[in-house]
Amino acid sequence: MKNSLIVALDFANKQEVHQFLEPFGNEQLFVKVGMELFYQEGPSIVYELKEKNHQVFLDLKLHDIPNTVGSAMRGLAKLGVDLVNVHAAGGKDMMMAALEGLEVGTPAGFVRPKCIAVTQLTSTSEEQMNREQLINVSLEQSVLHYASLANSAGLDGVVCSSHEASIIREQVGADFLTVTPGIRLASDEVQDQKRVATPEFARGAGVSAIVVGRSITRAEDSVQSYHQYKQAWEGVLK
Ligand SMILES: O=C(O)c1cc(=O)[nH]c(=O)n1[C@@H]1O[C@H](COP(=O)(O)O)[C@@H](O)[C@H]1O
Repeated sequence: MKNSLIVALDFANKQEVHQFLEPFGNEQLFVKVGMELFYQEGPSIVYELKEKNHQVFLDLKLHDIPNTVGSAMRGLAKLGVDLVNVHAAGGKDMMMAALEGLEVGTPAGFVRPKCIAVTQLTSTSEEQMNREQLINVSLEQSVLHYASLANSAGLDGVVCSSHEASIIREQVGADFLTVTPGIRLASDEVQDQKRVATPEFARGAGVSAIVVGRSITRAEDSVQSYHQYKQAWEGVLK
């Protein structure tokens, strides 16, 4: 999990996923299945990816009453995914229920999927958070608060931007995972993201894993783009 580059498979269907993965051959990736793909293909896409030995982050961002989230997680634990997430805004009881659901649902002999909480989406700016959510603290304080709440609920870590990762490591703990989307090379389009950072910045901030989507999946040469990101993230000089 630590030091992973997670590729967001934000595709409309399996065929697009196959097309994307084909040029990677037997390379084992850490991939993210989000709402777009899961709502169309369901568990079968997860089984397929796991069969090919890819690690899977099932990013469904659960956010509902504790009972509903707990029951949903009980089912998701049976899919054999490595990582799942919830929205920290759902509250501590909801996060505890999520974790309990995962523990109960994980088949005997299998490892419970890790569970992380989305703090403030990387598409949210401080100004937007203040104005739209009526949260009148700094964005960093809000993210740190959610991270502490997630930690107190027993979760394994959070989704945040790379800009908040080092303070979370300092104040919540170095073992608490920070998974950061909003990753762009300096030459990339920012698109709908607000709190972006380069892979090098993420590495310097001690981020546990970065998530990269369109810059790789929509690149002309996705394999080349993947390796460019990986190299920047791992700090390996050619
Ligand atoms: O939970 C996530 O994965 C997530 C949280 C967040 O705050 N921001 C965020 O961008 N994501 C996901 O990370 C991916 C980022 O994709 P790109 O912006 O294309 O690199 C998308 O699949 C988002 O759904």
